[in-house]
Amino acid sequence: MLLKVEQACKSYGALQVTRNVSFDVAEGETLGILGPNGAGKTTLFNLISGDAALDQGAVYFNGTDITRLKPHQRCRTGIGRSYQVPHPFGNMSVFENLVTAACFGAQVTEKEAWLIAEEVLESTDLRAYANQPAGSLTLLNRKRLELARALSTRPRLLLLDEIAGGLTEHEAQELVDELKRIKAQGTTMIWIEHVVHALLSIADRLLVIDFGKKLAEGKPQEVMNDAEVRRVYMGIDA
Ligand SMILES: Nc1ncnc2c1ncn2[C@@H]1O[C@H](COP(=O)(O)OP(=O)(O)OP(=O)(O)O)[C@@H](O)[C@H]1O
Repeated sequence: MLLKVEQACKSYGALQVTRNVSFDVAEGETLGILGPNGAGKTTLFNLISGDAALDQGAVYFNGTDITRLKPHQRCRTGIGRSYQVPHPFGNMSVFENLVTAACFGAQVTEKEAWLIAEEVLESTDLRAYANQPAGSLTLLNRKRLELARALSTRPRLLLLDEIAGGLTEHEAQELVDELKRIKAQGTTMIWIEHVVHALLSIADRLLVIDFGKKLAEGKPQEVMNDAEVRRVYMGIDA
């Protein structure tokens, strides 16, 4: 297994946001995460990327216990992530954002970082915007840049947090096509997404979180047909 989350627990004050959540992700797999607003999905990402510390439990990446590593150390072991609200360096150009991500995340020389940035500009369709300030991009391009910054760190595991939210149907489809290409290159992905049909078009497996607990996990169609998932997530009584 590339990623192993074991009995993860996290509270903020009296609020138990993550309750004994365990799951694995195999190399090359795409895991989709679903759940109502506030269920604790982003918190789960924070526990994997190191943006938040676990109260109890452990996270293993490629067989190594990374529970106590800082976010930049986890990034350098191969965990890249995007954030629900994109926060690029707004005054820097798109290209400079990618070079920075490659230098610090992939720990390569500046020359190599330029090559990575060039390659990622191409694969994410951002070439035309390379010299624009990141802060001036449209929503779709900001989402693309969020993905591009994560890709520039050369991740083995890519964590995507609601990257299709707010996009038009056509834009979401473009993003899915892009993710399919990334998947085909062998990158392992975990994608939190409310745009269910986009998620279903690429996920190998689904995990549903409700009130910080694992509600269901398994093959996408089986999970979507689960009576409890339909009741909690879609408000449909079986
Ligand atoms: N740093 C924090 N301090 C206090 N409470 C927090 C913190 N981070 C998250 N929470 C709370 O934890 C709960 C879960 O939040 P989280 O962002 O993980 O949910 P989510 O499933 O990603 O939601 P959404 O689908 O709306 O993005 C929410 O009630 C949130 O207010």
